[in-house]
Amino acid sequence: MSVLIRLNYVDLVYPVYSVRAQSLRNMMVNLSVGGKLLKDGSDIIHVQALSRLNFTLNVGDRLGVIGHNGAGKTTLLKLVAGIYEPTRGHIEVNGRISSMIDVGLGLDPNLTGRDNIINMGRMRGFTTRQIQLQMDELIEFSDLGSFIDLPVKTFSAGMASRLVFAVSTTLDPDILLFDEWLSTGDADFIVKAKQRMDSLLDKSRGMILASHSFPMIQLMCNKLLVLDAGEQVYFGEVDGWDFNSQKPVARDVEGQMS
Ligand SMILES: Nc1ncnc2c1ncn2[C@@H]1O[C@H](COP(=O)(O)OP(=O)(O)OP(=O)(O)O)[C@@H](O)[C@H]1O
Repeated sequence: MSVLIRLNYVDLVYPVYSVRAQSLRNMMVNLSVGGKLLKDGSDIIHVQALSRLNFTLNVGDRLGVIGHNGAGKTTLLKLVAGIYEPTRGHIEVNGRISSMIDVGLGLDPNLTGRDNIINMGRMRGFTTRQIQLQMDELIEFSDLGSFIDLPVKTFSAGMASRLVFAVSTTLDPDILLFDEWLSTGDADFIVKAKQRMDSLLDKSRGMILASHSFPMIQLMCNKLLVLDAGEQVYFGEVDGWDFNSQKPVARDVEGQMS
C-alpha cells in the first residue's frame, strides 16, 4: 500500500503574544527609527495545539477527525495543507492538496466570482485554458447565477463556500481536506454537495474531513482520528470507535465486537 500522508510524532505550538507583549511590540514599531529591540520572553504564551500526532494514511483512505472545540482539528488540516510547519516531528504528504479549510483563504474580495475561479485554479497548478474548459460546469454547480460576475465581497458566507467548494471539487480531486465543509450551506446545497462528494471520493486519492457530525463521519470515512486537547486519543478504523461512549469498541479475546 502506498503512503498518502504520514505524521511522525508531530507537535504544533502557537506562540501568542499577551496584551502586554503586544503593547511592547507596538512600542517597538513606534520606536523603530533608532529604537532598540525589546525582548521579553515571559510575555509570550505558547498554545500547544497538537501533541505527538503519529499516524499514517494510505492511498484510498478517508479520515474523519473529531474532537471538542479547540481539540486541534483545523490546525491539523492546516498542517496537512502546508499552511503551518510542525514545531516538532515530521509530516509527509504525497499528493496535491485541495482544501476547503478556510473559505476566505485564496479568495480576492475585489475580484468577481469568475476571476476568483481562475485565480484559485491557477494556484492549484491549472492553466487558464484548463480552467475555462470546466468553467460552465463549475458555475452551474455553484448555482450562483449572475452573482458569478459580481465581486466576491458582495457574497454571503454560504455563497463564498459554494464557490470554493465548486472549485475544490471540480478541478482538483487529489487529496481533499474539508473542515465542517457544509456548515454554511443551505439544505438543497448540502444534498447536492453530498452527491458530489460520493462521486469525487472515487476520483480522489484520499480525504480528511473534520466534523462534529458523527453520522457524516460514519457515512463518509473508513479511518478515524479522535483528538482531545491536541492529543491523539484514537486512530484506527471508524467501526473500532464507539461514538456513544466515546471509547474504543470493546472486543473479546477473538477480536469480535462484544
Ligand atoms: N492562530 C492561532 N493562534 C493561537 N492559538 C490558536 C490559533 N489557532 C488555533 N489556536 C488554538 O489552538 C487550539 C486548537 O484550535 P483549532 O482551531 O485547531 O481547534 P478545532 O478542533 O478546529 O476547534 P473547533 O471545533 O472549535 O473548530 C485551540 O486551543 C486554539 O485556541
